[in-house]
Amino acid sequence: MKKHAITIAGGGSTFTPGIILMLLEHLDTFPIHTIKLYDNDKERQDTVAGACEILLSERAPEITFVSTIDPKEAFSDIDFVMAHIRVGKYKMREQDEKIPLRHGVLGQETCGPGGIAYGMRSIGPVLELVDYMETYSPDAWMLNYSNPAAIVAEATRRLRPHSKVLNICDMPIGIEELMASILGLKSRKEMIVKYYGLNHFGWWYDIRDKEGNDLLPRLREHVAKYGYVTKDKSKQHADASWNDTFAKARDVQRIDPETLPNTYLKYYFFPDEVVAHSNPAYTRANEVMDGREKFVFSECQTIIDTGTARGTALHIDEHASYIVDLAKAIAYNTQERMLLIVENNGAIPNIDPEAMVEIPCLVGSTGPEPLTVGPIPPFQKGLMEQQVAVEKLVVEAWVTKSYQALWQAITLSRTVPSATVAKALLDDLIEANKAFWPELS
Ligand SMILES: NC(=O)c1ccc[n+]([C@@H]2O[C@H](COP(=O)([O-])OP(=O)(O)OC[C@H]3O[C@@H](n4cnc5c(N)ncnc54)[C@H](O)[C@@H]3O)[C@@H](O)[C@H]2O)c1
Ligand SMILES: O=P(O)(O)OC[C@H]1O[C@H](O[C@H]2[C@H](O)[C@@H](O)[C@@H](O)O[C@@H]2CO)[C@H](O)[C@@H](O)[C@@H]1O
Ligand SMILES: [Mn+2]
Repeated sequence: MKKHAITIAGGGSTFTPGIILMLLEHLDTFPIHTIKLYDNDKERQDTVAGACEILLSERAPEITFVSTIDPKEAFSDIDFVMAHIRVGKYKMREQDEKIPLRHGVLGQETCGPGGIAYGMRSIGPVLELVDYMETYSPDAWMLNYSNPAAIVAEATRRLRPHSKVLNICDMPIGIEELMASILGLKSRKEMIVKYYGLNHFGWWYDIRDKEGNDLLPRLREHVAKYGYVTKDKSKQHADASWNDTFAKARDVQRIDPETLPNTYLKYYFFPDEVVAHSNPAYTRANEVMDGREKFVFSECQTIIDTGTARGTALHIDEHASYIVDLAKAIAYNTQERMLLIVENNGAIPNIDPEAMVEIPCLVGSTGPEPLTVGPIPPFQKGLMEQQVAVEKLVVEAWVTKSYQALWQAITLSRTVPSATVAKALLDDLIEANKAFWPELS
């Protein structure tokens, strides 16, 4: 079996140690000879890399490990780039969440004005990663899960249409794990799902076991009572705010009881409630900085200080194994069925063929082959078309440096009550994002 070389872009990410541990767990089916970490923040990456180097030397000394901020070294002689950069880091996520709240609008990492601001920051640097990969390893594939994935995917569709970039999100996977637990199944992989939507904005409309038995009625019944909250405490998220989101799916599902919703639809259907329950002085970014970031960086520092990763509390991120499934699908032509963010191209015939939709695809060595969904109902069609326009306007604004297009994008978001609020918000976002956005006129 061919061994692979991988670059993790955004090496200093809080997710890097969990993903490396996950890669080690899957070496028998996806062998690796080299792991490189690449980041543009040396100090941040050094802490994660220092710990990962010790961990690898103890658990898989045969793997060559490289940590670098030099694009040539990072992107040469590799097969896959796993990209999870956060442009502006948590400090800017905090702004994305707090600035809208000052205007009475919800503050969220990927939804609404916060997601739009983050999108404007992410487009350029993600394209830069694509260009590095194509310059130094033209045969490599990029598996991108840098957010906001919807806007990033539209940018790669429009600006790098021939590049080998696959955009993917773990949210449906996380929810499917909860569904499997609700159904008493061992794994989400026992289910065959039909789903359509945009990233963080979609619906399951058919879920069956391998024998073809319909599992949707039981799931609908559960979600109508409890959302995606399951009895199995081990499946609950460590952070209460996530469990609130899983519970809120109960109310989201009431709007279209035939389907099962992606949890983030709550931001579009109940924005007033989300604002009412938000603390403008302490948002999710603060929770993550005080929680996951502190935990990961202090564990990494302990490994560096003690010189060993034995007994570390860093844990494998098994739910990230979808990334290995995707890499294997490309490397070994497995034809695995996966949800990816791809150009619609007629899969949903009654919406824009150039929309980036999240739908099931068969993935093989030439990339994804999207499966036909068919026409979708008016409710979803209306919602998706509006949101697609938002995402396309953001990319248009970035390309043409257009204030007008970005004002339109924010005005069009279902999360924003008026063009007046959108404009005031935009002006504050421009000020906060000076170091990252193109200058708009
Ligand atoms: N699509 C999904 O389902 C999914 C799931 C989880 C996380 N994510 C995304 O993964 C990313 C990482 O999340 P995190 O919470 O670990 O963030 P993080 O801030 O801990 O890590 C991101 C890293 O990216 C680096 N970075 C920023 N700009 C860069 C650039 N231009 N070039 C190279 N490196 C750069 C930062 O220095 C940082 O070390 C985010 O975009 C997050 O939204 C996506
Ligand atoms: O607020 P964060 O940084 O914890 O999470 C934001 C990300 O949330 C999604 O990933 C979730 C996943 O859906 C959930 O099931 C659980 O396991 O945690 C994951 C992350 O902590 C989402 O898909 C990402 O795009 C977001 O960045
Ligand atoms: Mn996601």
